[in-house]
Amino acid sequence: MNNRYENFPILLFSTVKLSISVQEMSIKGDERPSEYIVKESKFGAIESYLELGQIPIIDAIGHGISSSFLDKIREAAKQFFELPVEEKQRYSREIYGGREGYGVDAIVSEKQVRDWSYRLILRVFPEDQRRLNLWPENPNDFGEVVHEYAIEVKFMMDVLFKAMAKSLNLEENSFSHKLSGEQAQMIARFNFFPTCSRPDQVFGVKTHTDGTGLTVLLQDKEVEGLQVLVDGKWVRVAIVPHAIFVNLGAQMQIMSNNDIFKSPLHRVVTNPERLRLSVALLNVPDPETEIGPVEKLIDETRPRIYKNVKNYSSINYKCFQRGEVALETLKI
Ligand SMILES: O=C(O)CCC(=O)C(=O)O
Ligand SMILES: [Fe+2]
Repeated sequence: MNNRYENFPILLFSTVKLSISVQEMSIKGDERPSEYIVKESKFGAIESYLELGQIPIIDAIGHGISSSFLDKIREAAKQFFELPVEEKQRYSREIYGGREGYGVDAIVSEKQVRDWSYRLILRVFPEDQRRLNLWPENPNDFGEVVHEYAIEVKFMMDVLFKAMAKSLNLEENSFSHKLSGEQAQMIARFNFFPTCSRPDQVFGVKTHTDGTGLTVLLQDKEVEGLQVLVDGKWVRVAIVPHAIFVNLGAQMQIMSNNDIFKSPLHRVVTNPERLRLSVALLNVPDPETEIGPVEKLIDETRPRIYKNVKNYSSINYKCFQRGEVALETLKI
């Protein structure tokens, strides 16, 4: 990897049909629930500045995961979301509390516009922190597939952390020792987007930056939806078969002292005809670890931009739900 990617924060790493018939959520005629409707957006209207952009592709190492295995992950996710509602409710976030489990996002702010999506959120690492009562038993290989995939993704992330450090002439563990320690978390977020008859008014995921170090995203193979803000314009991320998207999270931006590795604002639009599915694996540093700009990236010409912070991902989540950008709150 080298610095020519610096202005384009999503990287295409290298391998990725869904015909899901389940549809619990639908917008019909005037029954549109108002809490989903985007009334104003400082980030630009839903249909603003749509352009098709090119995503930088890193093919030097490839992700090394077979496309048949990637299909298996999508298939496991699809099978789970296709289960009857009552069965999915067994894993409901509302029953067990906290952020993990199945459901729509909790309302945490009066300003919150709801996302047109269902999520299944599971902590995969550290392994002894798994809440296995929330892990689907159907399909019966779900847990095994997720476990295996998470190991591959962790390996990939560690390669990336090192390569990114080296590309800045830093010691190779400069990012990983903070972002990827033993207590670092890997969160699996399965996103399921039902069809929506008003894609002009409703987002699948509203504008946000990921509160992670890195996010590894397995996209739907057929249905587009992800958009990234590049130089003030929303760019559609086209589907590239067999590829995995790597999204730089805000904690990487903090560590790189802002101007090197930027965490992109991105959003997911809804689709009136087709269901969509994505699987994001999130690298979340240990909440007890203080994250801040790497000392060697601070000097007279590049003063420190961010304060040090612990448990940034929870700050990021609250700001996301209020429609705010959490990184702004850390600026010196
Ligand atoms: O569905 C996608 O393509 C992206 C989802 C996303 O941005 C997220 O889960 O943070
Ligand atoms: Fe995201």
